[in-house]
Amino acid sequence: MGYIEPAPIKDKENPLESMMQRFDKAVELLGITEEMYNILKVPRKQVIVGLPVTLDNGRIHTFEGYRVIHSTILGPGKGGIRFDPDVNLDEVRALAAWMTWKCAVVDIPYGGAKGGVACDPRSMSAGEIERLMRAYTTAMLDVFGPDQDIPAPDMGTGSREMAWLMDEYSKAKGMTIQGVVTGKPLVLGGSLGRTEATGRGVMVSALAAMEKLRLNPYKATAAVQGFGNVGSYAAALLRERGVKVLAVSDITGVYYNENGLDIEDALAYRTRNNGILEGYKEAEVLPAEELFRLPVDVLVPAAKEDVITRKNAADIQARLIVEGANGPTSALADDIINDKGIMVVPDILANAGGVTVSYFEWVQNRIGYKWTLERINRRTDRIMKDAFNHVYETSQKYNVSLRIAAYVVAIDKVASTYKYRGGY
Ligand SMILES: NC(=O)C1=CN([C@@H]2O[C@H](COP(=O)(O)OP(=O)(O)OC[C@H]3O[C@@H](n4cnc5c(N)ncnc54)[C@H](OP(=O)(O)O)[C@@H]3O)[C@@H](O)[C@H]2O)C=CC1
Ligand SMILES: O=C(O)CCC(=O)C(=O)O
Repeated sequence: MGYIEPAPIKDKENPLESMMQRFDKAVELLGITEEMYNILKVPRKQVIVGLPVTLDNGRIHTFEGYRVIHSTILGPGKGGIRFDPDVNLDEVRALAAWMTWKCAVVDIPYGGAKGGVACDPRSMSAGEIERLMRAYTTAMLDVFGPDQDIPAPDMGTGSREMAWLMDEYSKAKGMTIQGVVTGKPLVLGGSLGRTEATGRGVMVSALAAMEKLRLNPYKATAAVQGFGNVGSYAAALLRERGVKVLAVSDITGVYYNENGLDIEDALAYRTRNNGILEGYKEAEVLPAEELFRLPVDVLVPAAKEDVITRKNAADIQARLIVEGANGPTSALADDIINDKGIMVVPDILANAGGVTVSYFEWVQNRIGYKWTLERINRRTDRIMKDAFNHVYETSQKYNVSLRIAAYVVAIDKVASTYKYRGGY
């Protein structure tokens, strides 16, 4: 459509470019005006902070932290905080925009935001991580707020870090404010079901897609990349629904068993073994690049961005990819995957179970009441199924992939909200 120059084809793929390429396609289908295009493209706020933190050896290291609020038109900014060495502003911008589209796809009243700190939590002590999280929270006191911007866990962070954030924020404001953050421990106002919510949503959308492909879960096989929060629950819940999980992976390698892995056993091993699968004896260890070549029906990338690229997309044998991670497929791989007839349930749909239960957590904090796990799971499953069906019907209507259809659903909702509200 030409409002921006198309991103040049490069070997090194970038999540922000990937997001924009899909965004451009959806915008063209919807016939969005140039003014609206620019409103939706540019993040509302981008904050970069220096975070001096005293390390255990007494030295002070200054980390760089980010928070990007892409949009607040549908409600407060919402999105996780990532601790990872690769965090940078472009990545956080892409992740924040994906949050806007994701919340719109599942129809929850939030805008999109994301935060991150470039650090390696694997090599930091708990005390160093706590000091870093508290410094980050202090730097973001004017950004965060239960009606402004509500963080949550992402890669490298979990309920422990969210507890520190809530504590630091509450102390600064002089009162306990549970609704400033989600993904908290239960005792601090966390919600039942949040820990497993993203993996559960992956399972629900995988089963919905398998039904469309006439793939019987009890005869299907899967491989999962990443055995952290999203990957481990996705693997366990798929297994529970009959899918044989042949491989899972973490940073230490791919663990493969042609007869299917016992996921509970692998999880117990990981817990005993400092959080990693290294040394797990019930599986053969394969090199990392083998994961996407395995002869399985379903692939679940649940680690990080740009792991399926135009360099390895042609080797994929699966019929279905369900994106637990944000941005695991680069835009340059889309055509290869579509030409092979592989169905992809895109990130902004497949991994939306996490933010959905975060929304339930925030609602419970505001009304001061706790819902049962049964109610939370039932509501999450219904939201995920409705969102899948809406995106599927949109893909049929426009004759596009589920990914482009998900962007169409999201952008249409956000753009029409702008039109009704009138003020920009
Ligand atoms: N947590 C959530 O609720 C949500 C997360 N997501 C997305 O899901 C993805 C994973 O997040 P989450 O599970 O929370 O993160 P975690 O930090 O809990 O887990 C990440 C997992 O990925 C593994 N990993 C990292 N790099 C690689 C690699 N190069 N190859 C193979 N495995 C790798 C890690 O291995 P190791 O443990 O060895 O480091 C770990 O098992 C991210 O894209 C995140 O944005 C999306 C929606 C919600
Ligand atoms: O739970 C949330 O609020 C956001 C989770 C997240 O960061 C994501 O969906 O990518």
